[in-house]
Amino acid sequence: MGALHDGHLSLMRQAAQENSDVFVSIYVNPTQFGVNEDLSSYPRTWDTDVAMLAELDRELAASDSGRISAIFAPTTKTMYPTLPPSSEVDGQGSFVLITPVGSVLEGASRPVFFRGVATVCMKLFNIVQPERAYFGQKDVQQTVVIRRMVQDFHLPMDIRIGVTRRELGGLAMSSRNVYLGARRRAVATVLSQALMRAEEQYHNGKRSRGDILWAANDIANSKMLEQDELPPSKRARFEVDYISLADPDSLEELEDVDETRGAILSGAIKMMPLEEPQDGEDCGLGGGTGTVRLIDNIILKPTK
Ligand SMILES: Nc1ncnc2c1ncn2[C@@H]1O[C@H](COP(=O)(O)OP(=O)(O)OP(=O)(O)O)[C@@H](O)[C@H]1O
Ligand SMILES: CC(C)(CO)[C@@H](O)C(=O)[O-]
Ligand code: BAL
Repeated sequence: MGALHDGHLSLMRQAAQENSDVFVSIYVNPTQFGVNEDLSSYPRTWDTDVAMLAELDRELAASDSGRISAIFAPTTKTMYPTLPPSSEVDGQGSFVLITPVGSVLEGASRPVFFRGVATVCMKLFNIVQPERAYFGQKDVQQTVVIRRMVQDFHLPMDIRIGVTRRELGGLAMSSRNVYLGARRRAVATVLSQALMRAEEQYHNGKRSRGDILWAANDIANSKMLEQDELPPSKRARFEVDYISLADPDSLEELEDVDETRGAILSGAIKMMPLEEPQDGEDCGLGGGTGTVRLIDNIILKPTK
């Protein structure tokens, strides 16, 4: 969806190591945004994106990997040739639905999200017909949904997953981080810290939901209390949407981790609008007025 950052570039480098021709798609897909979501304000940085891709392609040319052969940046009329794209839950159109894995977690908070993602990816795959497509682990549920779609619709391609790239402090890189500003960015690291603390429990031999997730909830609750006690001019409030321990294929919530399957530990938080912005403060794109929803996850690998 453009607004490129190092997370995106790392996927392209991985693709160039494994393929001769890399097609990069840049398309802000309207059908995956709900009617009250941030489609209109989603960062669009075409000129910088193209400059970053040209720079990356120069880097690739100097190595013996593949090259960026094309940027596919379609219009909405190309992607949705007959009916206008609908973001309504009961909207009309030709959609790909992947349930139940697309209905839980992110899908519960964003009811049209995975319908839009699966639909646009099916279109992209049909147009480009790639041998492999690269997705980031940051959007882990998206990888599960796309893999399920490829399997269930017999698409002749492989899905490859690239590791989550992080900023200093652990915050997962995301195009939406530009909305945060310095104050909220510092507090937003709570999500990766909470998940890492829960991961430690797993590495320490804990297998039950309570024994793993309490650690994440504890970090989140402490950070919330800490922020509540600060004056509005200094704090950054947030809400936890979910912290989940789920099966890696079905995404069903787990009471205990099966050591032969492992689990996905994931979370979503909402950084609330900045209170009392100060003169000269870096409030982020949009001046800190909007809520910013962030997601992250850690894979707990099978141990047997
Ligand atoms: N930090 C990251 N590390 C690795 N891959 C990433 C990272 N962030 C995004 N990606 C991947 O890049 C691809 C394009 O993602 P997209 O354009 O939606 O960017 P994004 O940064 O995830 O944006 P958003 O904040 O809107 O979710 C997706 O497969 C996504 O998982
Ligand atoms: C998969 C995707 C390109 C569909 O628009 C988008 O959700 C993304 O970039 O993660
Ligand atoms: N990477 C996911 C795109 C979205 O949140 O809409």
